[in-house]
Amino acid sequence: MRLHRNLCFAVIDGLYKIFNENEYADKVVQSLLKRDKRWGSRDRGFVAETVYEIVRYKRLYAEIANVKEPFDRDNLWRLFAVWATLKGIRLPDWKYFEGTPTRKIKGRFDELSKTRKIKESIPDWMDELGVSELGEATWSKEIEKQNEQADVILRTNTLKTTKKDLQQRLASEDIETEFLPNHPSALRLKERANVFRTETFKDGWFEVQDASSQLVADFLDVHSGMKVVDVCAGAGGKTLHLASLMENKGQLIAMDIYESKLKKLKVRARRNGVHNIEMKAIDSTKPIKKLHGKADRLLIDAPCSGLGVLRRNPDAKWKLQPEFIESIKQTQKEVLEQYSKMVKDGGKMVYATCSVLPSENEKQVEQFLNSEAGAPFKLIKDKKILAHKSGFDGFYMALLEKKSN
Ligand SMILES: C[S@@+](CC[C@H](N)C(=O)[O-])C[C@H]1O[C@@H](n2cnc3c(N)ncnc32)[C@H](O)[C@@H]1O
Repeated sequence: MRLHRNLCFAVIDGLYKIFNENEYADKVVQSLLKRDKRWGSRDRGFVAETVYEIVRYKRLYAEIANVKEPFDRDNLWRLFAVWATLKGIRLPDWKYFEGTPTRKIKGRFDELSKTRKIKESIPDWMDELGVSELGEATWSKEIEKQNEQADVILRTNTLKTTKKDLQQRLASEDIETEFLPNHPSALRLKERANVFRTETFKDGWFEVQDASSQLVADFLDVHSGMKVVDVCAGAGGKTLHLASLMENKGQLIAMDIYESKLKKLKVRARRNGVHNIEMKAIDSTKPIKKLHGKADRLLIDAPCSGLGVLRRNPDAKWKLQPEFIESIKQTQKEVLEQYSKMVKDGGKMVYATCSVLPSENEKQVEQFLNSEAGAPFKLIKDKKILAHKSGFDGFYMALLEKKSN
């Protein structure tokens, strides 16, 4: 592979913003990709993937390059040189690479790779937490998998098309896909591509949604005509799925504490041809109390550490703090206790997270069932998805039923 100067500069600029200005990697990459209209898909792929890879392996590369934060631009070029050397890419004779000790880099890599937290590039506290929650063997495999690039998975919008027709139409736009066993609406891209540019996307035939995430709406067992509340709806990935499972019939109430997120859902719902969603921002306890005892189904897609989706958000490794995880667990406890009151007798609810930590998942459910608010509920089933076992995002979902009086 030959390195192109303007693409490498884009990578360095992106890393500077992510590491030194605390910007989110996905936002930085999005804006980098708009920098030069002449870039083809390969150039764009190089910029995006290289930025993500260096963010992913920041700790390992920094130790090999012997540089410390905050990184100046020379430091970032040294990280880049480590990345390129380990990839077997020949370094051009640019001044940034002068004196790069190629052999030493490989030796340091072999040495440092013996220590998991450095090899997998995670903070000490995260490694300790992972081991204490999942045990050495499982954590080692999980965190290794979480460093791989995630596949692009689509969810067919069954309100508009079928999986087969979607596959054919995408093929006509040069995007080849395959079906995934046990994921009824999912298609996996055979090669990465910017699917958002396709006419198929603009017509609302699919959404991009990981295969594990697609199991959550199915888990809730919704039917046409029901009253369903999605109380942590965000921009509505799962709300849209629920709407298509309900065939646009019944009442679907999407709630979140951020109105800005619900506004995004509005745009997506229009594109998806969904018209049974009502959006309500949670600005007090009132909108929740009004729904006490009314919902046939409730989805609590709870805010969480996101430790199951590090493949998609590698910068979360550096942005997450242990104090945040502790406080989010308290929020999970509160949302379970408060929002579960919306479920009617005989109704069902799903509690889900994109975390692999038992303390955010099954332990949270156990604690809820032992609380006063949880007493009327029983656990029907739960599912723990680890990335290294499934090949998809780490997720947890529990289906609970409120006993009839
Ligand atoms: C995991 S995300 C939801 C993702 C979304 N369901 C989807 O499928 O795209 C969790 C959401 O919970 C929201 N949230 C955080 N605290 C909340 C609270 N106390 N009540 C309701 N929503 C909350 C966040 O704004 C965020 O959108």
